[in-house]
Amino acid sequence: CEDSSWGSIRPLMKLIEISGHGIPWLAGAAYCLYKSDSAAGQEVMLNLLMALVLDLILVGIVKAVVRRRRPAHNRMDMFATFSVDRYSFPSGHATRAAMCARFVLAHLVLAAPLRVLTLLWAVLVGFSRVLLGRHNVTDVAFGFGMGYFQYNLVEALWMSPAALPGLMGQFA
Ligand SMILES: CC(C)=CCC/C(C)=C/COP(=O)(O)O
Repeated sequence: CEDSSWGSIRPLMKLIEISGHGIPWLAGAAYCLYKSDSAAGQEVMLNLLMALVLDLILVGIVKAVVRRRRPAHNRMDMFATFSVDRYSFPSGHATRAAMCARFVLAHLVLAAPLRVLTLLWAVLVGFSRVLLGRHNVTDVAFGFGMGYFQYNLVEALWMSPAALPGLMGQFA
């Protein structure tokens, strides 16, 4: 919180929280899908959208089953949450950060510094969850592991270009 010895970094931690929130990721992927004029780009963005939705569903299921309360010192001042987000296990930000970092590293051609920044961002998202008081360390550690394996699932369920014309026709 603001009164603690590290309180001055709370605004920065909240900025990192927003960078890992589902809404900017869903909106960004949908926008890139809409704007992309190559079949390859559309394929990647469509699969990223599917991955983000899959992540919300899986995290929602685990949260609803485990029902671990958030730390008592957490202030529930997050924007746009689902009802299961009153529970803390696993951290949805951590699953998304791990899954999206793997997705970005595997599917976007990035220079080495940007690849390092992607990994650093994912780690910072994890740190911010604990520093903001949103989660216990175990919520974040499990979230990272779950997000890592969710990416394997995304690869296994990858939607091929053959499925695209029909789907894209819905938006045209
Ligand atoms: C409203 C949408 C699209 C997503 C909710 C994202 C959210 C607020 C997840 C909770 O994350 P933590 O479990 O890390 O607190």
